[in-house]
Amino acid sequence: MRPKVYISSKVSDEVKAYLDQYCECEMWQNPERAITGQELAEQIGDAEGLIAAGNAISERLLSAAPKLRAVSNISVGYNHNDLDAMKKRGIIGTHTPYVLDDTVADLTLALMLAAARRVTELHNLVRGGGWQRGVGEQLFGLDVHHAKLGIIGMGRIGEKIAKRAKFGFDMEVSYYNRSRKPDTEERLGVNYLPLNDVLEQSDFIVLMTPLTAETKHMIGEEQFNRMKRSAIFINVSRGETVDEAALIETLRSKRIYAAGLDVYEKEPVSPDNPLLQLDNVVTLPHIGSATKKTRDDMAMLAARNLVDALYGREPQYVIPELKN
Ligand SMILES: NC(=O)C1=CN([C@@H]2O[C@H](COP(=O)(O)OP(=O)(O)OC[C@H]3O[C@@H](n4cnc5c(N)ncnc54)[C@H](O)[C@@H]3O)[C@@H](O)[C@H]2O)C=CC1
Ligand SMILES: O=C(O)C(=O)CO
Repeated sequence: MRPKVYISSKVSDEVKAYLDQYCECEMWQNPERAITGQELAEQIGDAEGLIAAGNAISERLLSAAPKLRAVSNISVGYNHNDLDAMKKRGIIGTHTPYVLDDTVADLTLALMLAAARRVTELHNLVRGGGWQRGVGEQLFGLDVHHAKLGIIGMGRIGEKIAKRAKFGFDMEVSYYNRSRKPDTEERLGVNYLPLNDVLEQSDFIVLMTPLTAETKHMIGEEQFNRMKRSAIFINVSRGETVDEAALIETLRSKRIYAAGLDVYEKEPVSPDNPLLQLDNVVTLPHIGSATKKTRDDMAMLAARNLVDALYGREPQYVIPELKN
């Protein structure tokens, strides 16, 4: 009998057709909104496999899915997976690295450019008729080209950002990482610096680590106070890597120049979040990997990972902490 699979968000016809060859599939059908944790727990039933689109894989969900053998995340990040609970039940967990790197790096550059050149602020000014009053020096921005970029977390995506910055914008790129990367330093001409030096010396600081116990609130008041007053802070990693209250205060008091954000401590961001009231912030709704092609590629990779797991083959991208 073919294994039952639950797909928690709508995937392309091609991905669905691939899964249908090997599995009995049921898919969340409402394209208007994401499935809630409660709904997923109610619907997962006796599925042996789950294609998960950012859903919390919690003890509660797993206890509602007694037959579950494999969880395949359509994401590279897996901080929303309770790895201990998965290990305890012997559940195979997979993710989707590499296929999204260029897309996420492009978006990071978009945030750097938008924050430095005040793109959304000026867009709103034009739309609001403010151009009639002229565009004075107080609305001029900062240069991206030839500036100093510091990347915290020089992994797959960090490298792609470094490459764009170095070769596209003539930036001087430094990085801080858990371990040094001599190959990357040589290949891309980037310099390793201790974290405090990255914070103190960079014009742009990009945070690109995964969310772990170690990186939670890695950037807070102390770290913001080390940054230049002209610094631009970009977060495309996970919201909880930053102490958001400290970030709000830093931006409110203009302790740094601006921020560009794709991720937040609580998503979706509430309309009351003070970040949405500040001119020196560019906000995006966690869309780092969200082009049609990249999301389709991620879903296809997740589908292949799941089928391999359910048919007893080693999936290409098992979550490192769950590898035997
Ligand atoms: N906004 C979005 O849509 C997206 C966000 N992401 C986030 O970006 C993260 C990074 O993705 P990849 O580059 O593929 O991961 P990766 O694992 O290739 O790179 C992460 C780097 O951070 C370093 N790192 C880990 N802990 C650290 C610490 N405590 N201090 C310093 N460095 C540390 C690692 O050594 C590694 O070099 C994902 O885990 C995810 O949370 C990824 C894709 C899209
Ligand atoms: O892949 C991830 O980790 C994301 O955040 C969305 O692409």
